[in-house]
Amino acid sequence: MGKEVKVLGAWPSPFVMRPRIALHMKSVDYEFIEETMQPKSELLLKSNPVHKKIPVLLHNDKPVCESLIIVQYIDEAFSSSELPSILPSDPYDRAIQRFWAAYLDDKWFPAFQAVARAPTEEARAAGLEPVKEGLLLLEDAFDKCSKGKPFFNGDKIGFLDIALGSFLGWVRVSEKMNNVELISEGKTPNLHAWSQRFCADDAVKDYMPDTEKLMGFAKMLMAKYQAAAS
Ligand SMILES: N[C@@H](CCC(=O)N[C@@H](CS)C(=O)NCC(=O)O)C(=O)O
Repeated sequence: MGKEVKVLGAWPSPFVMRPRIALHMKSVDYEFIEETMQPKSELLLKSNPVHKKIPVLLHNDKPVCESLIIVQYIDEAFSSSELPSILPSDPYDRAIQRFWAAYLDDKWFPAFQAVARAPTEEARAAGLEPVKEGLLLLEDAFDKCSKGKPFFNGDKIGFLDIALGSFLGWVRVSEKMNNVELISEGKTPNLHAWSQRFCADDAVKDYMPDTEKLMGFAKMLMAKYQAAAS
């Protein structure tokens, strides 16, 4: 019999890391189905007909789509007093973490992605400015959310830690490719220390992609963008 929880995804996707970390936190055993994307599988098209994107969580064959919604679903569907909570219990703290997670996906990551599509070095440097500004906002948000504790969520990683942390592999690739420091001890000391704690966390370390491997994938992607633009 198949596993009751499945994740349809692909290793380089930051969005796919999110449900995997959440399931690890909840000690849920699941099957990972690697989506090839070219062409998109029948299972993906059937499970996420609206966006046709990964990740998709299948719980007893019922699909849940959109990574942040999946993480919240996992928190609710696998909740017990022995398991860690992914979202804080305080409604205000919950709202603030959701606010910043929405900012990340709606504003910050699209700006970050645009850098890879910029045609010249100058355009890439200009494109990195809003990315850096966003990280300064998040540096401040860390101060307020963490209340002196190691993670945005306090003593343990939670919703906003997962939302931002899932991008760290790609941040490292961008730092190398563009020869810049995005999260650094000098400019964003809170985020710098937090990122090291996050990557070393038991629920995270197996899913954080290797920088060199991700860099190879990124180069292939950029070559595709360039070919499409010319
Ligand atoms: N908002 C979505 C974004 C997911 C997403 O962009 N997934 C990418 C892979 S990293 C994808 O499936 N892209 C395929 C496509 O755009 O056709 C989420 O949070 O789940």
